[in-house]
Amino acid sequence: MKEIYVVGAIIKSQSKVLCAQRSDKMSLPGLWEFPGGKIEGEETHQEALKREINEELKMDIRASDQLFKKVTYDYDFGRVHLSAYRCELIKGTPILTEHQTVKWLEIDDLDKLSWAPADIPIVDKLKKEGI
Ligand SMILES: Nc1nc2c([nH]c(=O)n2[C@H]2C[C@H](O)[C@@H](COP(=O)(O)OP(=O)(O)OP(=O)(O)O)O2)c(=O)[nH]1
Repeated sequence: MKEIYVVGAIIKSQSKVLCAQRSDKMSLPGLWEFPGGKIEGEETHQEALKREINEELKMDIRASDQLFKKVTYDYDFGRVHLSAYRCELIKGTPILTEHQTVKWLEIDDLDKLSWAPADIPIVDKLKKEGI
């Protein structure tokens, strides 16, 4: 099975979290995720988060050094190892380059979205612990 290493950014602003909907051109079309993507080369998780959020949403963030949660999920296209980190917004408002939509949601509203399966344990932990 193909092993795919991915980072996801839990970007907080005020009491809300940024949620992103995958587009029809991506794998898992229409499902919601924490923005981020595949780790490249030797970069750290924090470097990968900063790069991906800059590329995808043109925003500047700082990722925590502390892992929030790691989830491994077997999709038909491979095994995704998703590491999620809390991130602080430094600058910018999201400019969509890949996603279909983004939304800032309160934790209590996260359940209203259809999340990618790998994200569900992360959403559950956020609901329990807050952001
Ligand atoms: N960025 C991100 N990806 C996630 C999350 N949950 C989840 O299952 N994934 C999956 C979707 C993708 O298969 C992979 C992330 O890869 P990516 O976003 O860089 O790549 P992609 O699928 O757009 O690229 P491609 O392989 O379709 O060309 O991890 C999540 O919360 N954030």
